[in-house]
Amino acid sequence: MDKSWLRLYFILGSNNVPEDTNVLSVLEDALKGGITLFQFREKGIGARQGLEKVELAKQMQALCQQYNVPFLVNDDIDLALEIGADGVHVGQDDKPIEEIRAICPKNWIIGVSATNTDQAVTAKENGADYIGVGPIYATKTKEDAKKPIGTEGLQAIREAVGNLPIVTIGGIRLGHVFDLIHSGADGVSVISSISKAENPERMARVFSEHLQFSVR
Ligand SMILES: Cc1ncc(COP(=O)(O)OP(=O)(O)O)c(N)n1
Ligand SMILES: Cc1ncsc1CCOP(=O)(O)O
Ligand SMILES: [Mg+2]
Repeated sequence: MDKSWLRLYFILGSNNVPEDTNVLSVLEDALKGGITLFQFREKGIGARQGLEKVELAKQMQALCQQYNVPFLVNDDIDLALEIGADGVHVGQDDKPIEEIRAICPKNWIIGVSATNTDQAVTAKENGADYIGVGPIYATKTKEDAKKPIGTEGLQAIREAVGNLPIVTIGGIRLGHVFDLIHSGADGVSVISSISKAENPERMARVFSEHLQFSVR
C-alpha cells in the first residue's frame, strides 16, 4: 500500500459526533480538510445495525470516492465485501488476517492493531499492510482501550518491525504530531480530535499542515 495514505487517517461512526450534528457532514468537512484515509467504525452505544448500518456505510463510501480517499471498514468483513470497500481494519480479537486474505480481493488493504512488539511482529509476519499502534495516549472514545503505551512503546514497535507502515492511535491531539512522527509513526489516526472539533474541516487542515512540517 501507499504509506502516504496513513498520514491523516480519520475514523468515524455515528456516535462519535456531538448531538444534533450530522455525521455525514463531519466526514465531508474532514475530507475537504485533507484526510488521506478513512475507516468506518460503527460500534458502541447507539450504533446503527443491519440495513441502517449498510446504508450509512454506503453513503460514507460515496463521499470518500468523491474525494479519492480509500475507504476501510472496521471489524465487519462481510460488510466490507458486500459494499466493495478498499479494505478492513481488524484488532487482536477480530478475524485473523490469514482468513481474511483467503476471501478478500487481492488489492485489499488490511490493517491490524498492535499494542506491543509481539503483536506487531506477528502482524507483519502474517502480511498486514500496516499496523495501528496504540493507544499511545489516554482516550475516552474506546471504552475497552488498553493502557496507553506512550511514545516509548511506539519506538520499541518501530524498532521491532523495520519499515512496516505504522499509524498511531489513541488520544492524539495536534500537539502530539511532531513527537509521534519522530518516534517512528508514518501517520496519525484520530477520531474525537476531528469529529468533535468546533470546525472539523479546519482541524483536519491544521493536522495536515502539522504533519507536513513533521517529516522524519
Ligand atoms: C488504525 C486503527 N488502529 C487501531 C484500531 C483499534 O482496533 P481494535 O483493537 O480492533 O478495536 P476497535 O476499533 O475494533 O474497537 C483501529 N480501529 N484503527
Ligand atoms: C479505536 C481506538 N483504538 C485504540 S484507541 C481508539 C480510540 C481513538 O479515538 P480518539 O482519537 O478519540 O482518542
Ligand atoms: Mg476491532
